[in-house]
Amino acid sequence: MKKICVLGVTGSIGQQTVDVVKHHRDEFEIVAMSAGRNIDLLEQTMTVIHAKHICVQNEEDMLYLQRKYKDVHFYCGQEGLVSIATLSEIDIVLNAIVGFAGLLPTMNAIKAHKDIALANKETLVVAGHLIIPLIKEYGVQLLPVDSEHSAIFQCINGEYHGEINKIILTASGGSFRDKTRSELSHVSVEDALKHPNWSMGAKITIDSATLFNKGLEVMEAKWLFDVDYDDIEVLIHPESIIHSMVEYKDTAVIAQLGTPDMRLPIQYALTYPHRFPLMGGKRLSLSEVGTLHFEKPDFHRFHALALAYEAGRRGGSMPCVLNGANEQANTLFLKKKIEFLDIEKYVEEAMRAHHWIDHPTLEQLIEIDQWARNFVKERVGEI
Ligand SMILES: NC(=O)C1=CN([C@@H]2O[C@H](COP(=O)(O)OP(=O)(O)OC[C@H]3O[C@@H](n4cnc5c(N)ncnc54)[C@H](OP(=O)(O)O)[C@@H]3O)[C@@H](O)[C@H]2O)C=CC1
Ligand SMILES: CC(=O)[C@@H](O)[C@H](O)COP(=O)(O)O
Ligand SMILES: [Mn+2]
Repeated sequence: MKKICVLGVTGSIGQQTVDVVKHHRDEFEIVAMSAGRNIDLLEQTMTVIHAKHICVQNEEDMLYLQRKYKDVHFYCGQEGLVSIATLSEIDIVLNAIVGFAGLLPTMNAIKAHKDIALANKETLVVAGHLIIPLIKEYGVQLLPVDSEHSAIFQCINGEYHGEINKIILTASGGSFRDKTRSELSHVSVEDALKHPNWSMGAKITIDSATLFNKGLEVMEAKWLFDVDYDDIEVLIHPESIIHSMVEYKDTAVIAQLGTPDMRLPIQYALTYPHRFPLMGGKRLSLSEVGTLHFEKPDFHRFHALALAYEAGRRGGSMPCVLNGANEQANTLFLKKKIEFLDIEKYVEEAMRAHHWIDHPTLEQLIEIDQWARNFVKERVGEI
């Protein structure tokens, strides 16, 4: 029996993890889980998952739950996340928190010898230089949940070697794939939230529309698979059937295909190196799909992707600035305080204003993340 801690259980990935676990109760048990502020959904989840340890974001929610459920241990805040991610009975932490908030529990879980199933790509973007050495030092497994990275992991069969020529990350192009740059000026939040192929949380859906998601994924791939930025290519593939590909030195290309369903990469991260049936999973029929399309991304049209390559190549503190500024600008767009194209504008301005440092510590990353958020808020007149 694999004992799991699910961070972000009330989110899109978190709920799909619950679905996977529900169908394999002989194999998996969620003994700890966290929610942010969605206490209604947490309480609904508690009716099917009887976790003994639960963390929420706010103290008052924790006190409310403590009064109501006497047989559960409740925790709150970042400290609480660290506590449940490091419990002695946990084997693996599935981190499905969105954003920078996922970093601290991941680091502490590794130091507590837990395997990590990582959906929270922001962890690797901002702190890959700290996380990867920690994974090696503590001898734990880092299993990708992000669909493209799971695809690559499946293509290379979990083995990391020097025979890869390049990684090809596929990108749907997001909600506005067919719009020109000038048409992007006044697009609505509602339209941005309509992803063509995936049903996901709001932040990543907006990131997918700007292509910051793909930019974050380029950095995530660099750390996970130890490849140079020159050897990571992004390919627009509107159907999201090929989840990514690996090209080898001898020109062979290996791809992983499937109908878009995040429960597969979630389940594979939990069952690796084995494969279990995916309950309700729709099998791919290429004859039904008919045609697949591919095109090179236009780096002018998708300026966010150019910024992400730039931040990744610069390294050090720059990815943290890009990520923090993007998280803040993404939130402000969702609140209708800024326009869609302002997201990349403020991210770029933050990158230009930042005093770069090499190899930032965790404490420096926390400061830089805060600086980038405040920079964007000030520019928008929010502070
Ligand atoms: N959704 C998808 O299909 C995919 C997602 N990912 C990545 O997985 C991660 C999660 O994405 P997704 O599930 O879509 O996101 P959601 O917004 O749907 O869920 C996020 C989860 O994190 C919790 N949360 C948010 N902020 C905090 C915080 N400050 N402290 C503690 N908990 C917090 C939320 O709690 P609450 O809602 O209760 O407030 C919720 O449980 C992201 O990094 C995303 O990039 C990667 C590939 C695909
Ligand atoms: C499902 C998943 O992994 C998302 O990150 C997805 O990749 C978003 O799609 P695009 O960023 O390609 O639009
Ligand atoms: Mn992805």
